Amino acid sequence: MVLEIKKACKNFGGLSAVSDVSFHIQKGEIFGLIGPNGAGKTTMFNLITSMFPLTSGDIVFNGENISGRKPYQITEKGICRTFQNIRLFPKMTALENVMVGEHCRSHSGVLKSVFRTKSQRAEEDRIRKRAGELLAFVGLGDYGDVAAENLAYGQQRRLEIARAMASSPQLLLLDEPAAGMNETETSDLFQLIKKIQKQGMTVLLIEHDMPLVMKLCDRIAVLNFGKKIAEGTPSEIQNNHDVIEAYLGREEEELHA
Ligand SMILES: Nc1ncnc2c1ncn2[C@@H]1O[C@H](COP(=O)(O)OP(=O)(O)OP(=O)(O)O)[C@@H](O)[C@H]1O
Repeated sequence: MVLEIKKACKNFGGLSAVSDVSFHIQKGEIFGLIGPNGAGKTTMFNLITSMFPLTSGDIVFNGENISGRKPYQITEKGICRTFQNIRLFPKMTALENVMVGEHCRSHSGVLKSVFRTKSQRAEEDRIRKRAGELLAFVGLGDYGDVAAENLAYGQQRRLEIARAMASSPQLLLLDEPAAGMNETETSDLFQLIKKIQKQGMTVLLIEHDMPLVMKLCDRIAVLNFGKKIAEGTPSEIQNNHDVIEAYLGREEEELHA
């Protein structure tokens, strides 16, 4: 078991954004977290990455309780994420953006950086090489020297994934990776996430694109008003009465697209 969410609760003042949510993710799974707007999905990501403290409950990663750790410690343990809105460094090149993502695996201290020791140069070369490999992996091998802001939208989203992968996480959290993508970009994204899974990484994703979720995920949990209302395989979820109710009047047709 890679990740176990145990009775997670998060209150913002009087609002219960996540309420008594439990689920677990097996190694190598693509796990989808879905639900209508405001259901608590992003809050769940923020709890897993310790951007917010839990009100109560526990989060266990590889058998270790990681509740209450600092966000950088969560990254070091092997969990990395992308964000709903693109958060690249726009003026930096694609390669540099990925290199930044590797910093937490870097061993160079300040003194070594100032004097540019041999070991520091070797480490920089290693980071640059791996960043290049990651760009190629996400299909941006020819774009290393291009400023992030000059990449097409779908390319920027893939660059974000490359940057999140740069710290070699075991668990990759993707927050609405297909948001704003056209059909071709979404289909490329599907292939990319499958390729990531083949590499042995576990993926947890929030996504509103139902056809993509149903095609891509091994299992899905559904949140509504902060509570988990269902969990299962895509076909179980599509036929779950509570899920259909939750989506009624919004995206019911999409659920069966
Ligand atoms: N920092 C915060 N302070 C106060 N309330 C918050 C905060 N973050 C989220 N919320 C509230 O918690 C609830 C859940 O929000 P959250 O963003 O987790 O939902 P979501 O499922 O990700 O929605 P969407 O699909 O629209 O992104 C919402 O009512 C939201 O307004």
